Amino acid sequence: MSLERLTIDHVGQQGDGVSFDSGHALYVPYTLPNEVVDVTSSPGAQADRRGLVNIITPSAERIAPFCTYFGICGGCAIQHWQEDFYRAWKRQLVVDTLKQAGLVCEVGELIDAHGTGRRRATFHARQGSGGLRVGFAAAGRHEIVAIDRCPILDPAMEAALAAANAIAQLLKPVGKPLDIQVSATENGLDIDVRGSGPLDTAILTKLSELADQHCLARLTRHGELVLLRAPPTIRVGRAGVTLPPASFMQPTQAGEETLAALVIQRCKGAKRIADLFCGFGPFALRLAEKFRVAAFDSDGKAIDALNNAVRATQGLKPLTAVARDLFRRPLVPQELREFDCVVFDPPRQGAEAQSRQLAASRLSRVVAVSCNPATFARDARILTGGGFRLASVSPVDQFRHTAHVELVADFIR
Ligand SMILES: C[S@@+](CC[C@H](N)C(=O)[O-])C[C@H]1O[C@@H](n2cnc3c(N)ncnc32)[C@H](O)[C@@H]1O
Repeated sequence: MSLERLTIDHVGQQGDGVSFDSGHALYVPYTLPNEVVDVTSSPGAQADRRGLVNIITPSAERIAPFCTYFGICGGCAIQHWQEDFYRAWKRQLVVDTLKQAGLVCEVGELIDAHGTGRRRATFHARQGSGGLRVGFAAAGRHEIVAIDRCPILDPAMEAALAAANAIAQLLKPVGKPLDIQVSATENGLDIDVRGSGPLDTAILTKLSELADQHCLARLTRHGELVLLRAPPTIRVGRAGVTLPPASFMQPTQAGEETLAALVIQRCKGAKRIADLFCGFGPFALRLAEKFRVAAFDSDGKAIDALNNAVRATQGLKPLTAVARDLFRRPLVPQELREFDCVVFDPPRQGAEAQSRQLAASRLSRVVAVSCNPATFARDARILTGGGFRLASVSPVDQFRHTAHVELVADFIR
């Protein structure tokens, strides 16, 4: 193994240390600014990636990671950096992305939204020469790291790994790689199993027995019901929502509450709000405690769950929820005339087509939520090109220990 000695310049957008010693950027995971490290290149890895072998001069900002799987499991990129430095880096990711896009706006302090931890995780189950492995994808490799605990999960997820392991063991004879998505709800764990292909009645009966033994609220396979013991419900403001299987859910409860509170603050004074990319309604249901709301999302099951929650909740202002593909059929200026404020929270791709319609409308206020600063910046430029001013940006850290950062922003004209 031939070693290279590098000095790390800064931590990059994906959480890896970046060195320019060779005249171009080389990325070394788990390193910090000013560290001198010995690295190696592994066959098959990307040409600009290096593996950390030895830290020759450690940074004074370095701390011991709290998880024994850190560095092996690919779930966390940063546990080895003192919190203040980590927080400053994460906020700067947003500042730099906006600056590169030519957007001028004060960026607020990073708001921590880890709360009690992740209430949803997808475990992967794979069979290999070493037997069955259930866990997360390995850092930088196409392998699964079997884990027996994950400290970033919410305590309500404590039984998740045992249930995922039992499901993987039971489905071992099927011989397929599985993705097992587990969500914590008020009535127990909700699990959706993907990848097994069609199952015969005998296995489905065993799966159903297993769900009962593990006291799951619900077990589905590709969204189809295997066993329902209790409705998998979560509280959203005043409402209770029964989760649609495998629909989007903000990964922490604190994240959902923080994003919703920042959205509601920015909607102050509005009368009729459109919530675009609403999911099962974490913003719409809370907004409807004060405002009239029309909500749209392409996920029909999420819209059904939202409509059911509206019917079962007393005292909300009128809230309509409609399934609609906003990439293909964004709300056009004529439809947008009904609203005095639009909230949008698209998937990672952003909402380019919808942003063009917002820019062409006569709206004076738009509130954007984003999990991807790069696509946010693209959409923000469309809005500012249409005469909006980017008034404020609040970065939110829901995915602590990773390079993912979210934000809430408002646009005014
Ligand atoms: C980041 S999630 C936000 C959901 C919700 N605001 C929340 O906080 O839970 C993005 C949402 O966009 C929806 N979505 C994805 N593609 C879409 C499309 N083409 N048209 C409309 N909605 C879409 C997804 O179903 C998902 O609910």
